[in-house]
Amino acid sequence: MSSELTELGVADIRDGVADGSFTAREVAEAFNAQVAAAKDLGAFIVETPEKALEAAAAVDAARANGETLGSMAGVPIGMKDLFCTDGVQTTAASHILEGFVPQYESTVSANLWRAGAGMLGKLNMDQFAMGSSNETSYFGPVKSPWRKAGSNTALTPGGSSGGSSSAVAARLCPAATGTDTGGSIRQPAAITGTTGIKPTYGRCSRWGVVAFASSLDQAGPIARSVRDCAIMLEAMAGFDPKDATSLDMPVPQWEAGLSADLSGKKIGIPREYRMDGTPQDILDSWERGKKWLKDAGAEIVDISLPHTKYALPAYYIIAPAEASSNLARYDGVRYGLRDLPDGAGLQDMYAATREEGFGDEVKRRILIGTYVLSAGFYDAYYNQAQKIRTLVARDFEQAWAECDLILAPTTPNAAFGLGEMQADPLAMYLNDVFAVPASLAGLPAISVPGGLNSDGLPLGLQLVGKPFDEQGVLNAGLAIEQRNGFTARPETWWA
Ligand SMILES: NC(=O)C[C@H](N)C(=O)O
Repeated sequence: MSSELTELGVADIRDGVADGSFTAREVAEAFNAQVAAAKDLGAFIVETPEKALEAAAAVDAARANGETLGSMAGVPIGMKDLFCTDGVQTTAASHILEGFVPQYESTVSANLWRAGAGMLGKLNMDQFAMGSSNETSYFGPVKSPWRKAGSNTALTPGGSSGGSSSAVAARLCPAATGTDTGGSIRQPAAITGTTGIKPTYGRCSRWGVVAFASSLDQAGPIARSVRDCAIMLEAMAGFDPKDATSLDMPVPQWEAGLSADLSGKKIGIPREYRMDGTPQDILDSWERGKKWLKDAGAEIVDISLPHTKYALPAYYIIAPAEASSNLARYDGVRYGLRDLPDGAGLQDMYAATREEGFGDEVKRRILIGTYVLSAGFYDAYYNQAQKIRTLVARDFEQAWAECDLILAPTTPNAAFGLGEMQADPLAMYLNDVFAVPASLAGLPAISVPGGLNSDGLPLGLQLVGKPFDEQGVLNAGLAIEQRNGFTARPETWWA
């Protein structure tokens, strides 16, 4: 029974616990065992089996008392290590926050515990969410459970939510939290054959989430189905007065609103996303996506998003600029690491702590961000990038006159080997070329499996929606999921 339980998704577990097919404790035990046996993947920084059992015991007791159960009752999840968790180390996969134990809970994680979810552990990620391969983590890279057919080479699970995507794809948890600043939920979901949604900016509170680029950071779920994402996002989202950019709007009932009938919907295909050098496999999967959406009743229309090619360069000015400001708080005084050389003054302590505490990619972004915000260069870089951001957002606004949703590949490539792109940061940044425009515009976007490439590796299809139209995005994702019938899974080699 226990190994069968780890095959179940969020909805299955919630329903099975509610109708007494199994107990929340049995589920937690089964997933705890999977996590403990999968150290080779490097998906978890900290395991918290006792937390999962504690939450399960509360759910089983509530059921025994005839109480109404929450929407995630009995579902054990993985928590990206960017979310502050009361009493449990939170590091953002950095050395500088090693040993930092928050005395408070992020709003999103608190919402999930209130809905009855339990925590299996804190998931590995790219350091401060900077990266697309999970190689910038201070705690070592995460491996994807997937491998190319006939090869033993370790592949990336994507990033920055790579612990989340790897753990969900490997059945170490039915679902996990992620965060997406410029693709960090969608890109890892795409290349691990999982489903991930970034909601409209402001849907999920950023309170208690370690900040990277505050005008872009959004939380969302990674799971193995659209329905599971709908359930979990519903639990995570909601107005929070503690986050000044939180949306003061009711959270729709996304699960109840699921429908794969797309009659009357127009799906835009942006011509600027046909970039030179995009592999044929990716283009083929995009074609399949169009066909599935058409079969579901939608009309396919060509659209133009003319400023697409400026989005990635603008992101790599805006995100580092915000990061350089946000990460100024790590000074050795208030959090985590402190490096105080003998006889050193305050400035020496700042320098030594930051030199030792931040990884190379984080330093690169702090340097870029500081440069583009400096007096002589602010107008030339930061201001220009902000103007481009407005133009990218306007492209989408104009597109909504012609379509309801936009379909594109999630990534320009499938999973690559660990180490393969590390020496070339620009090549690494290109992983998010299709994901970043929706981030700059604050739009909801989902990645759903789009089939396998010729190496047997998963590819993702992305749907971008109008502001607040998570329902439209989920429904189109469901239409693809139903027609795709994606059942491929990695062979277990790690346990
Ligand atoms: N954080 C993200 O959304 C991922 C993006 N690859 C970045 O490094 O900024």
